[in-house]
Amino acid sequence: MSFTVPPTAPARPNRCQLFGPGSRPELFAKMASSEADVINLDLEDSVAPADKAAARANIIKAINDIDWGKKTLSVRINGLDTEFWYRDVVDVLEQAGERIDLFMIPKAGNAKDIYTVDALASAIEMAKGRKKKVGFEVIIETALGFRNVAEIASSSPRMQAMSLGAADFAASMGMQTTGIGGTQENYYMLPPKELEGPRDRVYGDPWHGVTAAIVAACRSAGILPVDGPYGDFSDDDGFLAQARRSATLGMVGKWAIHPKQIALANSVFTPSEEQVSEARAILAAMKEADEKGQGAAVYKGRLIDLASVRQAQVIVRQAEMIAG
Ligand SMILES: CC(C)(COP(=O)(O)OP(=O)(O)OC[C@H]1O[C@@H](n2cnc3c(N)ncnc32)[C@H](O)[C@@H]1OP(=O)(O)O)[C@@H](O)C(=O)NCCC(=O)NCCSC(=O)C[C@H](O)C(=O)O
Ligand SMILES: [Mg+2]
Repeated sequence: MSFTVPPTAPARPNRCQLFGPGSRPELFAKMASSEADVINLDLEDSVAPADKAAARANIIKAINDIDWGKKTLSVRINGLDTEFWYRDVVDVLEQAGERIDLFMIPKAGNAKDIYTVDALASAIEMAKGRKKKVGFEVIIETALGFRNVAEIASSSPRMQAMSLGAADFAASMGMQTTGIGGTQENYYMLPPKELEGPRDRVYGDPWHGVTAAIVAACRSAGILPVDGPYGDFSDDDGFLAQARRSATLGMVGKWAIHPKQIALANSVFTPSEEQVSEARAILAAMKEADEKGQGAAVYKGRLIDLASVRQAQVIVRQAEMIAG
């Protein structure tokens, strides 16, 4: 290990973040009674410019009136390049009660963006005597954000989570895609032409690079890495494949843009009974090895050692945290 020990991430479930436009208040109670761990009430791209003020008012009322239970409650503000964002922060922090947990800052480009929102939020909290400091989560969805992902992750003590926004990311990177996330038709490899047999396409993951960058930035800053939206909510298998790739790379959850995606996300980001019992068996085997003075052991025909203990602990800790 390095002498620099990264902080630990917030110990709260973040398997699914359910989004709903602030301009559709009829959805809010349904969102509150859903199985999502995090609720994102949106003021940004799902709300038309003419509806921003009404959406703000809807969200403030909903924060104050609805029983959100144990959910993490987040409001996505508008981008810092718009005329809307400051009023999102001012109105919500001046008029909504302490139930709000997070602001989601979209299109984060660098640490200065987060600092700016931090300064405004801090002033309002002081002026209003708010006891609870609002936390922040951000979306990496621009080329600039990708370049500065590490400084953004550790930009403020308010930071709790970071998501990949595949749609805006693709646009900002100039990618030839139109769908939101998932497999892309033209991102494939072929077997070498020298090999015999059919040259079936093997699809790659165009989100792999930025996903790994987000996970590394988050894990070293002690915040939660989250996969963003999968737009085709009629494609459960595509959602599951994308979510499983993100979970394999270290992300803790995924957005749902439709309620039918909640159970899918929860199923992927809750360690299965098989995964947990395998992890516990590895821990038991290593304990036995340790008692014999051995640093490594053989488990089901393969090597396990202290790194295997750390891997197994990740799964057991996740399962215990989710079980509460
Ligand atoms: C996608 C939707 C517009 C679909 O809405 P709708 O046509 O009403 O869906 P259904 O008729 O299939 O709804 C079935 C029932 O589910 C309820 N419902 C629908 N949506 C939600 C929701 N978000 N939360 C809770 N409940 C919901 C309906 O009321 C129906 O209920 P019932 O009649 O009782 O059976 C809509 O789902 C929607 O607006 N989704 C969220 C869109 C959003 O917030 N987008 C922003 C996030 S993605 C993004 O911003 C991209 C990102 O930044 C990037 O760059 O990648
Ligand atoms: Mg976006």
